[in-house]
Amino acid sequence: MASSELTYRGQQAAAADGAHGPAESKPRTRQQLPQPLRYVLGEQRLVFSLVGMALATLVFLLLSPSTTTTTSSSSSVAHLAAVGLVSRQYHAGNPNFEMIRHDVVEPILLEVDQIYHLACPASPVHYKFNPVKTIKTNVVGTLNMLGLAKRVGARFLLTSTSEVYGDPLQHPQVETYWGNVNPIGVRSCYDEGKRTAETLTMDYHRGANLEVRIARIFNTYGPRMCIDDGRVVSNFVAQALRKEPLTVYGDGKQTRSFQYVSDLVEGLMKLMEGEHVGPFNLGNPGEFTMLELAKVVQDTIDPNARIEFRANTADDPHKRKPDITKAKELLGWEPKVALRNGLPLMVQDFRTRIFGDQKQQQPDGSE
Ligand SMILES: O=C(O)[C@H]1O[C@H](OP(=O)(O)OP(=O)(O)OC[C@H]2O[C@@H](n3ccc(=O)[nH]c3=O)[C@H](O)[C@@H]2O)[C@H](O)[C@@H](O)[C@@H]1O
Repeated sequence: MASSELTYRGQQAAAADGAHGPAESKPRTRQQLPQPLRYVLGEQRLVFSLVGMALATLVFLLLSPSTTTTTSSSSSVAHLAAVGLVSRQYHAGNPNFEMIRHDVVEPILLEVDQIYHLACPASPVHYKFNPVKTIKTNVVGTLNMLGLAKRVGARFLLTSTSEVYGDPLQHPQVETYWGNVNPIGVRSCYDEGKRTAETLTMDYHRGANLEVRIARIFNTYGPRMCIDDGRVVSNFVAQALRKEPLTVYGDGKQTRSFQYVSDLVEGLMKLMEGEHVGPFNLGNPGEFTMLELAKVVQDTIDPNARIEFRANTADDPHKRKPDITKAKELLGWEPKVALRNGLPLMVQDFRTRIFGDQKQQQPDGSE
């Protein structure tokens, strides 16, 4: 790295100390400054994400005259068009925005103050498609991001998942619950990958004194979600709009808790800016069976939409509902958008993209 232009804070100090081990690492000068001062100095946020609605919304809300946001994506040809879309549509010409194409499985060196590490496919269809790549992204990718955070003294936020609870034997799920996960199943690349990512994050926190934050995200939906994402809300909405039957897997009695994307992003930002490591459940405690969700979609889009039952996938969790007491008390966060209010915003956006209506929406759902 001697000739690279990409230098990092603390590099010289570390070299002078001969410091390589966690206990000797002291690269955190800027993080120790009061937050308002860091903003004045022009704090840099780095958002690593496979492109999706959370990225679009997060970047949209993070961008302000005093912040520079660099986004990057786990490289996937299929998603590059979406990267371009996000940047062109909302941030073209914004000097505070820079996009870098990069796969987090490869190391990278950048000068940043905060890292939002969202990079990983989150839809079961997508994460099961190439499971080895998924677990690599979660393990090697997270190691690379933690290594970067350590070198430059950045605060690191891991977006983990409610899937760390597996098929839970405790309901609702509290952060202290250790979960019921199949280590060799088809979902393990994601479940166990994220569990390992949490372990790595805590080991860097304890061993290298890194400032870390962990969010466990529950099923999230909203505008700008990929139409072919494969998760249940986007499937039902696209199917109802196209007059196709709603595909309910299994008996449809399994439950999920659906969170609107702007609630999630607000939670992530509060977590990043707050003083608590977590893990924190970020989800909407409203719990629905898939048949109840289908009814909400019918009520919102088409009361005549048919339901078609399909075989369920292996290891599908029977129920999920976050206990968000900890996030309420320590972050002052709770979701504001109920499913019946959030769904119409998503429907409007899907209608635009499927049928080509001209009305454009911002990633936060406003027009
Ligand atoms: O809830 C979560 O915390 C997690 O949500 C998803 O996992 P999952 O809820 O299983 O994802 P979906 O594909 O939306 O499935 C939800 C339920 O709907 C069912 N489903 C899915 C698709 C469909 O067309 N029809 C249908 O009935 C599934 O069998 C499952 O029971 C994501 O994998 C995770 O990123 C996220 O953390």
